[in-house]
Order: sequence, then C-alpha cells, then structure tokens
Amino acid sequence: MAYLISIDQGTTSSRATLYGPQGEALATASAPLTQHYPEPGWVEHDPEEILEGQLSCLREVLACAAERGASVAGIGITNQRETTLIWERETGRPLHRAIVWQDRRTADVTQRMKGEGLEAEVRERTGLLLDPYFSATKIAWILDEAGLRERAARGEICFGTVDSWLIYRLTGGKRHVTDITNASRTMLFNIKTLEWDDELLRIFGVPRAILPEVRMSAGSFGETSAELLGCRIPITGAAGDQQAALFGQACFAPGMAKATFGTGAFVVMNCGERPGSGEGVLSTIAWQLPGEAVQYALEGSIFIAGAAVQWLEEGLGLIGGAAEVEGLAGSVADSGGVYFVPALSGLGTPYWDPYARGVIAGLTRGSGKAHLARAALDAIAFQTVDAIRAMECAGGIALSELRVDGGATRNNLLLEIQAGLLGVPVLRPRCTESTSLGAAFLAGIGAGVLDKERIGKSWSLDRRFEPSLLPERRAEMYRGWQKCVQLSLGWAK
Ligand SMILES: Nc1ncnc2c1ncn2[C@@H]1O[C@H](COP(=O)(O)OP(=O)(O)O)[C@@H](O)[C@H]1O
Ligand SMILES: O=P(O)(O)OC[C@H](O)CO
Repeated sequence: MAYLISIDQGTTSSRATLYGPQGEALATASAPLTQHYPEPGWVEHDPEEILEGQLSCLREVLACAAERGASVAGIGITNQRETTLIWERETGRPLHRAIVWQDRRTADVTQRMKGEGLEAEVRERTGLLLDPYFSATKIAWILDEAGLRERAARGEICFGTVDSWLIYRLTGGKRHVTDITNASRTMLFNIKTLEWDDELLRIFGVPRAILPEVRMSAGSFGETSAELLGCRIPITGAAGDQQAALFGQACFAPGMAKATFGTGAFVVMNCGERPGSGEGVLSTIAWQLPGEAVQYALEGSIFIAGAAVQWLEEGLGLIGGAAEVEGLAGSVADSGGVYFVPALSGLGTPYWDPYARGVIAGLTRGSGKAHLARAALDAIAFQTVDAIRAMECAGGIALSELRVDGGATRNNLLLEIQAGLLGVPVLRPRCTESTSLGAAFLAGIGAGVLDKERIGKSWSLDRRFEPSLLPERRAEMYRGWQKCVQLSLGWAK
C-alpha cells in the first residue's frame, strides 16, 4: 500500500489520518465539531466549521507526509451520512446550516406521507423507511424555509451530503459529485436502477438540478485545489462512514457483519449482489468498486449510542469525560434494576419512532449515578441486540460473532455487556478506526495501488469478548428493557 490519507468527517469531530505502505497509521489529526440544538429535536452543524476543521486536519497530516518525503497516492473521504447541506453553486457559500441526520424537525412530514400510504413505494425504490433521518425531507425543508425554490430551479444552488460538500470545496468548486453509498441514504436514489429517481423527486419536492453526479466508491472524484492545500492530490475514494467501516472490517462475504459504536451505533451486514429486505431493517448500498457489481447491505441504525455517554457528561455532569464511564459503571455489579432508553432523537431500528423520547425507569432510593452509567452502557448493548435480532429475522440467518469498531469500543465493559446480552462473541480488531481505514482502502483501490485480497489479509484481532451472562438473566434483563422501550414510544406525539 502506498501512502494514503483518509478524511473521516464524523458527527462529533473531523479527522484525517496518514497511512503508510503497510496500512499503518502514521499521523492522525482531529478537530471537534460544535453541535447546535436550536430547538428540541433539532441538530445542526456549521458547514464552514466542518470544512475548516477538516482542512486543518488535512494540513497537519500532509505536513507529516512531507517530513517523510512521502507522496500521497490518494485521499479517501468518509462521512456522517444523510446530513444535508445546501450551498451556492457560484461561490460555494453555504445557504443554511447543515441539518444533521439526528434532526427530527420533519417528523410530521414523514408521518403525513405514511398516512398517505407512500411508505411501501418509497421503501421499494430506496430500501429505506419513511423517517426524518434521511436527507429528502430535510432538503425540502431548507428550500422552503430559506425561500430557495426559484434559485434551485435556475440551477444556482447545490445539495450535497458531507462527502459532496467536502469534495466541492476541496476541488475548488470543480466537482459536484457524491458516491453511491451516500446517494443511497438521501431517499431520492433508486437502489435498483442505481439512478436518481424522478418519482421520488416528485414525492419529496426536490428539483433534479440541485443533485450531485453519482460515482462509484473508488475512482476519480477530482483533485484537491493547490490554492487550498498547496498541492494537488487526487481524491480516489468516498463512502458513507458505516459502509466504509464495513469495508475497513473486511466484511466482504455475504453474512459478515460489523457494529460501529460512535455517536450512534450502526450494525451493517453484507448481503452481496442482491438487495435484502426485512421488517424494520434498512436495505442499502454497501459499495461499488470498478469492474464489480454493486454490493448491498442490511442495516440496523441506532441514533444514540456513545452520545448517551456524552449526555451523561454534558447534560448531567455525571462524568468528566467519556473515558470515565467505564470505571463508574464498573463500580456496580449491574444497573440495580435501572433502565435508560436514550431515545433522545427518537428511535431507529426496529421501532422507527421519531416521537419516542428518553426514559429512565426503575429508580429506587438505592439508585445512584453508577447505576445510571451502567444503564447507559446496557442501553447501547440492548439497542444493538434489537437491531441484530431484526436483521437476523430479515436475513434468515443467526449471527455467530460480531466485529466491532468505533470510539466507544475502547470501553471493555461495554463490549463484555454486549457479548453477554447478545449471546455471541464480540471481536475487537487491532485497528478500531475501521471507518477511516475503510476510506483509505477505497482510496487505495481508486488509485490502483491496492486490492481486496490484500485488505482481507490485513484484518487482525485485538480481543475477543465471550458471552458470560446466564440465558435466564439475559432474558430477564431484556424484558426490563422492552418494558422501558414501551414507555418511551410516541412520547412527543
Ligand atoms: N470509553 C468510552 N466509553 C463509552 N463511550 C465512549 C468512550 N469513549 C468515547 N465514547 C463515545 O464515542 C463517541 C465518539 O466516537 P467516534 O467514533 O469518534 O464518533 P463519531 O464518528 O460519531 O463522531 C462519543 O459519543 C463518545 O461519548
Ligand atoms: O458520525 P457517526 O460515526 O456516528 O455516523 C453517523 C451515521 O453515518 C449516520 O447515519
């Protein structure tokens, strides 16, 4: 593997990593990203802050490459998906704050569409469920709110997910493109015909003129502008972060699955060349490589995972940082009957309820902050169990082990709890930055310096967490979780 750079623009931070010829991470830079919550249920990011954070990270790892005299063969971009940006074509100026994937402001719109019986048709074309999570209703909201419909019709504005925004600005406005995995999350892309879908554009009221050109996940996405970075480097890979993580975990065969624990948690299972389907589960595009058929995946999406820990810190002041949660939660044997459903942005798989809200239940005089911390870790694991059970029903298979990655997998206790509640081993690889690694791999393929066989051989195990919970205890805990979920459903309706 030649030198490659990955850009990982996540919900809470922007990062860049320089990888060496053996796939080793040589330098990493990161910049935090401000979360804006203008109203309950709304979440926004500043597009310029996304770009600036990413540029400063890129400059830092490029300096490291220069010190080594390394020439970078390609940049791979991976990103928080669905988050919706609108900017001026001429200047690249953002015309609204980015509406983040977690944002629930269009819940009433998707609810109305469900009432009109549109869900089956949307699902058939996109593999997705009618939920404010996806980009389509967010785009229409911005066009209406910011009075941009006439400009949109005149072709003066661009829509893009974060990959598209970064590519546009990094190439100096030369490329308005996106990759096929990100396109598959907009709810405007037909995952069977592999094109923007006129009927969906009509249903959601989105003009075709604002959409980017769709490319495969490895190949040419343009070159960085020398004015911005002092050098031209080809951008040769792009994929949504969950798809990039599936690729980085080398889940190349149908039935292989990974769970990424970041802000949210996302369980994604490779299902090969044909789209899968199932109750409460998403069907989505895994990747498309040059000379190969499109690969599909099933996905269980959990909106709040690591973010529940963040809330313990920022919302409650219970801990001084995410790293403290393991010690606090580990200071008690269990949650003492406390359950926490972190439906802070509604619930995703398998409930799909944008009106669900957070619930803490089962408190007694003996409950303390350690029990709540423990309940938060349990909640991440319970939600993952819910998602995996739904996917197993959909795919008709039983998962024999789960590969995990992402920021929260530093937490050994979380992974022990996860293995116990799931009842199968949980495998943590040496590199838990699978998202970033996956983007570098895609860039390597796009630059013609890497192939899937080499990638498959590079996966190595750090630690295997065996399930240690007795089946009766597991069932008892799960019943408590289910009771608490019922309390949270429909709360904000
Ligand atoms: N030791 C830990 N235990 C539990 N959660 C953690 C721990 N360390 C980080 N996290 C959580 O992981 C998330 C950050 O992971 P990351 O993969 O960087 O997320 P993203 O890509 O969504 O920005 C945060 O929500 C943070 O609270
Ligand atoms: O930023 P992350 O890693 O939590 O990922 C966000 C997902 O892509 C949303 O679909």
